Amino acid sequence: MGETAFAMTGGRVTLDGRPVLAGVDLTIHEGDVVAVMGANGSGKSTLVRALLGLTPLSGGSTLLYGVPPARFRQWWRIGYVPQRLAVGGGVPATVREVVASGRIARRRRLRRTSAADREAVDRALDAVGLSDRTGDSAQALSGGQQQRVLIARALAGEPDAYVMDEPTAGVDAETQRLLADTLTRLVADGKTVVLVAHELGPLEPLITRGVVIREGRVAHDGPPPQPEGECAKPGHQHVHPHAAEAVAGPLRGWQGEA
Ligand SMILES: Nc1ncnc2c1ncn2[C@@H]1O[C@H](COP(=O)(O)OP(=O)(O)OP(=O)(O)O)[C@@H](O)[C@H]1O
Repeated sequence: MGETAFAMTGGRVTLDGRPVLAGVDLTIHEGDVVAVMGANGSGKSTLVRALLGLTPLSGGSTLLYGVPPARFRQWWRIGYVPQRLAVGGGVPATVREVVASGRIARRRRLRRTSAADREAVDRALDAVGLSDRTGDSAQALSGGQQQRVLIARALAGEPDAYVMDEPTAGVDAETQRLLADTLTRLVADGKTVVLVAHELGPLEPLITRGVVIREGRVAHDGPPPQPEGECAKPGHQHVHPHAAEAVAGPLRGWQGEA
């Protein structure tokens, strides 16, 4: 077993006076490929954000490569893919600029962009199939294309660990396969992957561990739950629950429900 990438002990998060994480113990070792699953609102996004110190804990602790977030300096080791692209303040950043921002944590202070930076950005753009859109405004892209930009930004940083919040939500089958291919290469290189997912789709064969969150607690930590019912059928189209009513029936087994 390798170095410990992330370790949360008794993690609690309270948002708007409501307990969202209610005492989570979760250790992620290097090389783990973990899917975090659970119903809408169970606390998955909050968990991954708190795991990285992006959302402060109201109790317990979290360590990044053995160091508390406030003292952690090796941010280049972590590639975080948030749920949505937020290019602040309406600044019309191009696809290339957003992806290149993934190199910032790797750069030494005030050093100019190096050939290695440019090559890493080129490789990342190529990996997600956006090499022909580099000059376009990221905001003008579709939701699925923006998701590719976020993944490319993480790839560009060449981190040790990828933490992805629903990378497959609302993206088409081709993008899901592309992500699966990319992750296959990263996993073969020994990278650590933690991803939030309602449905694993083509990522399923890569996942070695499933963590199911229910009401802010870990309800299952072990082999990934197997898809059931409709979700197990080839070509099943999952309607992302953000867009519609809460998922029912076939997804039950994925959500840690009794
Ligand atoms: N900034 C916030 N302020 C107040 N409450 C919040 C905030 N962010 C999340 N919550 C609440 O915390 C709970 C857990 O949210 P979270 O986004 O972690 O769930 P999730 O499991 O990722 O859900 P989904 O599957 O819908 O993405 C929800 O009830 C949500 O309303």
